Amino acid sequence: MFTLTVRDHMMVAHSLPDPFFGPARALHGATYVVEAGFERAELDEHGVVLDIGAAGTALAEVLGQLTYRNLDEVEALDGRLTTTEFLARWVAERLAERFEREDLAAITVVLREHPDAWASYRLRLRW
Ligand SMILES: Nc1nc2c(c(=O)[nH]1)N=C([C@H](O)[C@H](O)COP(=O)(O)OP(=O)(O)OP(=O)(O)O)CN2
Repeated sequence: MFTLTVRDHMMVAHSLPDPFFGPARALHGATYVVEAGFERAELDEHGVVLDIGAAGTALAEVLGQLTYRNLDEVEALDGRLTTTEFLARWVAERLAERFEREDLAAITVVLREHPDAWASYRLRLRW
């Protein structure tokens, strides 16, 4: 299996309104470093998984839907706890929509909260 990974970041505000999260129940900011790994069993006719530029642009466009926004006010996320784990899956699903015509086996999105904590979601596409 081959993997191409690109990286970007997004700055958001959000709250996690569940007592489980203690002080993070209040509105706070987060800057996530986001890695998207695209997997493919065999390389395409150009000898790549995806064009690096196309992958980076897609990630930037998906993150652009959220960055600088208060996630509590984003209609598409209404009623959801926007945890790092949840956001990793949300980004993976949006990327999968953009590359549905590619023969990708999986997309893994890693969201790094800070250097010592991160979460990821692997979206299986074709196996
Ligand atoms: N598994 C997850 N745990 C937590 C998430 C998350 O997205 N997934 N998010 C947060 C908060 O949003 C924030 O990032 C950290 O808040 P904080 O209160 O500092 O949380 P900590 O658990 O690191 O520290 P405490 O000692 O519990 O306050 C929290 N957890």
